[in-house]
Amino acid sequence: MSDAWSAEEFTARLRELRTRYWDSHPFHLRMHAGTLTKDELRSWAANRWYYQRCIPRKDAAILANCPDPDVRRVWRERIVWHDGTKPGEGGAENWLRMAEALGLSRDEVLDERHVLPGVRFAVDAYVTFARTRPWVEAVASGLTEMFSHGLMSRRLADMRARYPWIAEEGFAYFTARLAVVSGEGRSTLDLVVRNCPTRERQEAAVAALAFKCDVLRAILDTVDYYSGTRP
Ligand SMILES: O=C(O)c1cc(C(=O)O)c2c(n1)C(=O)C(=O)c1cc(C(=O)O)[nH]c1-2
Repeated sequence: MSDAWSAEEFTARLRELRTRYWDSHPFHLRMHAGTLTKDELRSWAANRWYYQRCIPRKDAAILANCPDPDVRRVWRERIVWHDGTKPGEGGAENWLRMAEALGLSRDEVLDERHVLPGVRFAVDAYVTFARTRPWVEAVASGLTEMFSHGLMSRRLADMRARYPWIAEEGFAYFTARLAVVSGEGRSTLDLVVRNCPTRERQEAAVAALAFKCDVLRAILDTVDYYSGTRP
């Protein structure tokens, strides 16, 4: 007899991790309140650039480890979303435009001079996780997208209202991303539920999502700790 959780129970265990998500991080709360300085916003954008830059590599690792062409066909779209189909397009490009709207030069973002060691450590751990763990665990780690829609729409509204000096072009990344996560991770969740038929795999998926929440928090802990000192 299988001791696997039902799909409902499994889903509930994954959703329970919402409390560990970075939406409640003090740095995000200050961002919403409008109390971050320009330097703090610039440091956030320059450091998160490293996360944005590494996401397609994380997704490529999932493709490399996944033997199922149906999954790969869907998953590869994520890489295209971030990289675009030619230079000057895609999520990464929009992130750079946001950094410029915050007053950073493209060069200083691209050369990673502002990326803090703790941020690099956390993001690299996420990529390594995707390279070394079974593909379904790596997919499960991306289920933070179940939690990201509310945070991103709140961020967009609060940044427009509280930092009126940021030009509207700076928000293209978030307006585009909100459309992608409007389903709140439903299809990714279905994929994880379908591919975790045993309790062991289900528990590994829950652990993967917890790990990812910690990666995100570690990024913001580091940015928060050095607040105001760089760039
Ligand atoms: O702005 C945010 O709060 C936020 C959160 C997350 C997330 O929860 O992992 C992602 C993003 N943004 C994002 O823009 C993005 O492209 C993204 C990809 C992934 C992932 O794990 O594959 N998470 C996120």
